[in-house]
Amino acid sequence: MGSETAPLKLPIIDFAKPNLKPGTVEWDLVKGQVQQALQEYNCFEASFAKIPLELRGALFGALDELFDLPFEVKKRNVADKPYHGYIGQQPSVPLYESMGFKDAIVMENVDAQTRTWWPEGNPSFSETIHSFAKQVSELDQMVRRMILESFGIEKHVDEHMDSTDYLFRVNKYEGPKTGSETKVGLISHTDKNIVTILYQNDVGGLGIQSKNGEWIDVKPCKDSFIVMFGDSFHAYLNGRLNPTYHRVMMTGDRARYSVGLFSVPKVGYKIKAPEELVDEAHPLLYKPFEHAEFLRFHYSRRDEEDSRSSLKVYCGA
Ligand SMILES: O=C(O)CCC(=O)C(=O)O
Ligand SMILES: [Fe+2]
Repeated sequence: MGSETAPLKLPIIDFAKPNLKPGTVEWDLVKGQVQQALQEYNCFEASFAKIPLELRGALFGALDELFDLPFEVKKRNVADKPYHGYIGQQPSVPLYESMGFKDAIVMENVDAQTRTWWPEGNPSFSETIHSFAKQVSELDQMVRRMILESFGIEKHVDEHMDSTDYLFRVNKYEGPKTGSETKVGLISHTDKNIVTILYQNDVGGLGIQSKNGEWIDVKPCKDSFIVMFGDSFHAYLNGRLNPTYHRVMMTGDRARYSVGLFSVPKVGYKIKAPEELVDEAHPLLYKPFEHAEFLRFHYSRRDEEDSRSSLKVYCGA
């Protein structure tokens, strides 16, 4: 008794402060917290109460509506890049089903995707998805700007922001209905993009691996957005920060819904660490690479390969 240590928790950083603008004291304070959290956990929770509760409620309603469509209809979500369209009915992750909205902060794109499922359109659905993605993209931009500032490379902010699009993905994990026995929802991996921001319903399951290998269970919280660091950002920063290794494990009867906003390097853009981050003490870790090609390579690998090794095998210098 008394020897148990409290379970690890992700740091929570408050982004809802008014006046959180570059150059202010508040900004620099949060920037320091972001840097520290990423160095220690490769991940953090952002409290971003700014997104109205009604919109969050509407989001989960919209997901119910979408996932309830027949498989034949959901499958119409096709994309030319791996991981951008419908994923489901996979033997290795039978509980998982997921769909994507390419370039989701542009309303016309969300509407066009919506019409593949509802040819006559579904304005309240598209409006909910677009509005949610757009508001979360503000958080993504703040985080990325803070990170570039922390490494003294703020002069690259515009080019960096202009080099990415936003993929919005919606996910459903069926409850395994196996009592207290846990089943895999999504296999452990690092995301291959820049930054991923996740939001989830009240059914837990997301786990983040800490630096010492311990899994941290992320407790769903209405105001919290989970900010994860991807392989492409790790390469861009020449290894200064590390990607978030994460997974989903499911128990119980209820379905888990989650959504992710992924900042993704644009097709044709070569990810290359800025000169300022390469020197004798920090030799270049990765040759310049194009994200879509890297994704193709990654998804061509066998399931048994460790997701974390793909970047190094693909373009390690
Ligand atoms: O559903 C989640 O919380 C995680 C989803 C995820 O890791 C992904 O889509 O890459
Ligand atoms: Fe992920």
